[in-house]
Amino acid sequence: MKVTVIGSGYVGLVTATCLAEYGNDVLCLDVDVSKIELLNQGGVPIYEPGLEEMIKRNRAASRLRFTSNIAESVAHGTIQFIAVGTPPNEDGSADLQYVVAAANHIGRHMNTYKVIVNKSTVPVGTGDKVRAVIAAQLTLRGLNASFAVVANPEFLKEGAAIDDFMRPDRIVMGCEDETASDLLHALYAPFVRNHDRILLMDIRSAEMTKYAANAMLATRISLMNELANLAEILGADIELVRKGIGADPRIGYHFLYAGVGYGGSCFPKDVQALQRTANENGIQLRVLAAVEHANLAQKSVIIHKIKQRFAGNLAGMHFALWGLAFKPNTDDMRDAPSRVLIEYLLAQGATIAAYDPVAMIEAQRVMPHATGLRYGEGPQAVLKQADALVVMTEWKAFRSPDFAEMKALLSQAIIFDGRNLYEPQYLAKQGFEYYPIGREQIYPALIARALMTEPSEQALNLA
Ligand SMILES: NC(=O)c1ccc[n+]([C@@H]2O[C@H](COP(=O)([O-])OP(=O)(O)OC[C@H]3O[C@@H](n4cnc5c(N)ncnc54)[C@H](O)[C@@H]3O)[C@@H](O)[C@H]2O)c1
Ligand SMILES: O=c1ccn([C@@H]2O[C@H](COP(=O)(O)OP(=O)(O)O[C@H]3O[C@H](CO)[C@@H](O)[C@H](O)[C@H]3O)[C@@H](O)[C@H]2O)c(=O)[nH]1
Repeated sequence: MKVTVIGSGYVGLVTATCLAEYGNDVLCLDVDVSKIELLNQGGVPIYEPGLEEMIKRNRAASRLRFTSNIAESVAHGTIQFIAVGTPPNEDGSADLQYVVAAANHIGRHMNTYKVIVNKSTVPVGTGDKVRAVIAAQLTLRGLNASFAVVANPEFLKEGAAIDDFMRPDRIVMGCEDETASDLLHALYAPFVRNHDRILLMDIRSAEMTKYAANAMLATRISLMNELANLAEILGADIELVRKGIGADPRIGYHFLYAGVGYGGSCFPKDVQALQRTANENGIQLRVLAAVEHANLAQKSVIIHKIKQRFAGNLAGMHFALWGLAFKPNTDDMRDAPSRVLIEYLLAQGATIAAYDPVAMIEAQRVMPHATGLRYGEGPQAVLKQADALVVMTEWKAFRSPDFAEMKALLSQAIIFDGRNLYEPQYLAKQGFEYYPIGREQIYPALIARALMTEPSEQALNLA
């Protein structure tokens, strides 16, 4: 099938490439000419595992092309996916200017039947807006070409985007046009074992489903974070509590990890946008307001631990930082909790040596003036002379480090762990002060006790 994808960001590139992988003839448009030039030279503007090889393969087979020519892109696909950004306005509502621009492009250039499929996350009613924009352009041109508008929100997660797209839990399809529905069922057939996974519904329900899903997931995280903070005070362990509640199939194990608050390009903005939609309609979403509030507070939880440990005086101190992006396996720095920490430490007069396996170039781009922040070549390299290590992202490579080497490199054996990567008692036995989230905090006194209870080598030999 001939498909156009408008927008070559995280969603657009993954959508276009995965559709090409199944033999479709895909043309990907972006108004950012530098992105298209890079893609046409074989580069990839984002880091997403597996994407580069897949783009290469499909470009080589001429199933995937990139352009900044709008007329060409509209002429190409009967199906036109819109996958442009919907960033937050100042008041938290979704900025629809890029979606409206894409609709205008289509309306200005289309001459035959088109199915306009909106993949961007958009407020309920945007389908009507897109339809009106295209219809107005056609009227201006005195043209009577027919078209359908479909809401097909995307649920992929960065870092696992290809797998999510190739094997979706469900495909939500808000579609009120039979021809469009038939075309999209055919397009998605290879991605779903059976059509039960395609949930056909009206456009408004589909648009709302996207926000409802992110709101539900963000709520789980904020609740777990608040429970973690309480567990820490009560002497309970949130990791055990997580397992205890996850065993209930009504709750489930996924998405129950306490940490430094949710970040990224979706949850923060979508939780806000849904509240704005509610407010505009005279309703308050009190639970979501609390979810957002709790998340903002959680982003400072490590800062409080650091302040407490060092009696608030951080000027002249030096910190090592593992993990910059908002989560592992991505270079996306949008709303990354690490940024809150970096800003705070630098403002206090501390310096930072940071390492992230893939996000350092992007971090430099989004924080060009962060004096006092430098980047290191590897996880161990940034530890040298640091007063403490702070872990902000749970990359696998951080899970089993050489603690003896770390101890030798750090000037103080102290770890603040925003992702609960290690076992507190094990760290105590390694001689580390350790401050995780919602678990036992290993203060200096506890290290002495842990070392005392550790059977000595001599005792083991005697046995
Ligand atoms: N990133 C995710 O994990 C994810 C997952 C699901 C849904 N979403 C939603 O999908 C949408 C896109 O998100 P993203 O992260 O891919 O955004 P992005 O910022 O990575 O990419 C958007 C791209 O669209 C381009 N663009 C803007 N206006 C255009 C136009 N008129 N014509 C052509 N190109 C245009 C931009 O130059 C940019 O390259 C958002 O609504 C987002 O909420 C994102
Ligand atoms: O148990 C958990 C799970 C996640 N997070 C944090 O939550 C944020 C979002 O993580 P994740 O959902 O894995 O990443 P995204 O790529 O932002 O994906 C979310 O946002 C996308 C854009 O809307 C949706 O398509 C996805 O379904 C939805 O999971 C990150 O900061 C994570 O560290 C936690 O703190 N605890």
